[in-house]
Order: sequence, then structure tokens, then C-alpha cells
Amino acid sequence: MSHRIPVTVLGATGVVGQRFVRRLADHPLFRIEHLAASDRSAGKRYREACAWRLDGEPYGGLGDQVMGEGAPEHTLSPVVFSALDTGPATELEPAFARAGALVFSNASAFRMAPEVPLLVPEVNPEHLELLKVQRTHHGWSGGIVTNANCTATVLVMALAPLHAAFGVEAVLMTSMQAVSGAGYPGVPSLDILGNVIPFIRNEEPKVEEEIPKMLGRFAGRTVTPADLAVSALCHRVPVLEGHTEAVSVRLRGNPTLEDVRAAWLDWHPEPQHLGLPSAPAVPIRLHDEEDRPQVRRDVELDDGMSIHIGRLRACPVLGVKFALLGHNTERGAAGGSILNAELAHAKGYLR
Ligand SMILES: NC(=O)C1=CN([C@@H]2O[C@H](COP(=O)(O)OP(=O)(O)OC[C@H]3O[C@@H](n4cnc5c(N)ncnc54)[C@H](OP(=O)(O)O)[C@@H]3O)[C@@H](O)[C@H]2O)C=CC1
Ligand SMILES: N[C@@H](CC(=O)OP(=O)(O)O)C(=O)O
Repeated sequence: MSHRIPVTVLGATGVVGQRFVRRLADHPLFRIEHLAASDRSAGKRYREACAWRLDGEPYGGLGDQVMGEGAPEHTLSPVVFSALDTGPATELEPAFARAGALVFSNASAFRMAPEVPLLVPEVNPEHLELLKVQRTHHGWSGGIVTNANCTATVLVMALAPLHAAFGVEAVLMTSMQAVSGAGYPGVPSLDILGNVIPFIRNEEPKVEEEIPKMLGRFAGRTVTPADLAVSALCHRVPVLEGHTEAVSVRLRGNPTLEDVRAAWLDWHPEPQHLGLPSAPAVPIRLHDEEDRPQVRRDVELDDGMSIHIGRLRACPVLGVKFALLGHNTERGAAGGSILNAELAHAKGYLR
């Protein structure tokens, strides 16, 4: 496996960063060269810089690796996975791209920049070509590819087959989001235990603007956002991992529930055709039981990379409604970013 591409993980101490490290520990295409986070962590061994919070081999076997300074002069690799907070990402991600790295980012800093792909490989693989526009625009040899907000990622995977088959006109989505979405230490236990908090800062506008970009049409140089209305109502609930979403949609032509179900079942997107290592065999798992999907029973299936849909039924207001579930820190973060990098590799952007 010596030909694996060296990578840097920025933000390696955090909730998402640790998941990157676990996934990359035995990845067939990538190997971790550098670990970095803030100045607080630089110079420490990885095991001293943070407490490992995941199952599996602690620290991905890299507990003794000394953490570097998160700047391209110190920790440049051809591929950079960024699990940085948005503030430091705004400065550091372009610095790494300028220095020649292809940065796969989880942060929201550049998601809506017109020249930056906002990528979910099953949904809009062609948007990756924006990298060429980006490189010309900035004169970079590297680049930035972002994944979407975790709530938006799960939602867009459910909407994409419906948009392709019928056209989505309107979406109303109410989320119940896990505490891991707020990073570590996140929401204080005294605030969230036995409680529901009907506010997550900036979450609703992110979902409402990211969905049309991802479903938008790429015409060689730009993405024209899809013409659909999205309304998001976001809530924090006392769940560890997994965002549940109650979704109502209005589709063109008022298809039947059977047509909707067939559109999901007939969806065979590009990552599955390409056999990308992190692509789940079945990206959408449909549940027929009356009380599924459930976080505790379903969200870890397929290493957290598939989404789950159940309770499909008629909506008297918008036409169709269903329950949706996805893993916020895997599909919605680390796993999604690594899948983006696998797609870039398959398309020849990485050697
Ligand atoms: N959690 C989730 O479900 C999702 C998160 N994201 C995004 O991923 C990113 C990481 O989130 P998450 O892991 O939850 O957050 P955490 O708060 O758990 O981790 C933040 C990471 O950023 C590092 N960091 C903080 N300040 C700086 C700085 N000034 N310079 C360099 N590094 C710094 C921290 O390092 P140190 O330990 O040294 O302080 C830590 O490694 C965020 O942009 C978030 O919005 C995206 C989708 C889903
Ligand atoms: N805000 C999301 C997680 C997140 O970090 O989103 P974003 O990457 O858009 O900042 C949540 O709290 O569940």
C-alpha cells in the first residue's frame, strides 16, 4: 500500500477530525502524513492533544504522532481533509489550496462561493468540474471542494432522485439533530438532557441555500441553482449521532406514492457504478415498518454512509411526506468528504 496518497488532517482533535483519522487509518487510496489542529495542539503527541472518543483502535494507531502546525509551510500534503471550525478554515483552506493541496473541507466558509463545488457524489458529481474554473480564477494548482451541511446532505440525497424523476417544487423539512453536530464539548448536558431546543445558529439558512445549489445545473462554468422553495425548521435533541428529518415535498405532476418509491429504488448513482471505496452499495435504504427509521437501530448501518427513508405517505398540504435519517458526522461530514476525495481520484484530479 506504499503508493497511497499522503494526506493531512486539519482539525484532527475534534468530533469530525477523529472520524477522519479512524476512516483513513486503513484506507486503500490515502495514508495520513500530517495531523494538525490549533496552536494549543501543535507539538503535542496526538494522544496528549485530545481524548479519543470513538470505538475501534484508539487514535487510529497514531497516538504517538506529533501534531504539526496547521499551516502549509509545516503540514502540506497533496490532499488535505479539513475539519476546522469555520473561522480558521476561512484563512487556512485557501492557503493550502494556493500551496498546491486539494482541500476537502467540512467547513461552511466556502460552500456558497460560485467557483467552489458543493459536492455529494451521488447527487452532483459533475459539479466537481468547477475545480477547473476555480483554478483558473485563483491561479491555484490546488483547490477547495466542500461537502454540505450535514442536515442538507441527508436531505439532498432523498430529494435528488425525486428531482431527476419529477422535479421538486417545494420542500418543508423539520429536523431533530444530534448533539454531536455541535462539535465537542457542544451543548451543555444541563441544557439538552430531557429537552428539545428549537434553535441551531445559521442552520436553517444553510439548508435553504445549499439544497438549490446542489440540485443546480452545471453548464461548463457555473452552477445555476435549482428553482425550488425550501423551508427548514431545525431542532437540537438529546441524541448522540444521527439527524432525523420530517419532510414534506411538492413534486411536479403529482406522482403516486408508488412512483416516488420507484424513483428511490431505481436510483443507481455514479459512486456506486465506480465502486468508490466509501460508497455504500445501496445509498438509500427504504424501510417499510411503521416505526422506522430509528436512530438507535439504523444510523450506523453501512458505516453511516447510507440514508434511511420510511413512513412514506400522502401529505394533504404538499402531496408527499416521509421520515428521513442520516449520520451527521459520517455521511454528513468525514465519510462524505472522503467520498468526495475518492471521486476526485477516480476523475483524475489526484495522482
Ligand atoms: N459535527 C458535525 O456533525 C459536522 C461538522 N461540520 C463542520 O466540521 C468542522 C469541524 O466540526 P467539529 O469536529 O464538530 O468541531 P470540534 O469543535 O469538535 O473541533 C474543532 C477542530 O478545530 C480545531 N481548531 C479550533 N480553532 C482552531 C484554530 N484557530 N486553528 C486551527 N484549528 C483550530 C480544533 O483544534 P484544538 O483541539 O487544537 O482546539 C479542533 O480540532 C466545522 O467547520 C463544522 O461546522 C460539518 C458537518 C457536520
Ligand atoms: N450545524 C450542524 C453541524 C455543522 O457543523 O454544520 P455546518 O458544517 O454547516 O457548520 C449541527 O449542528 O448539527
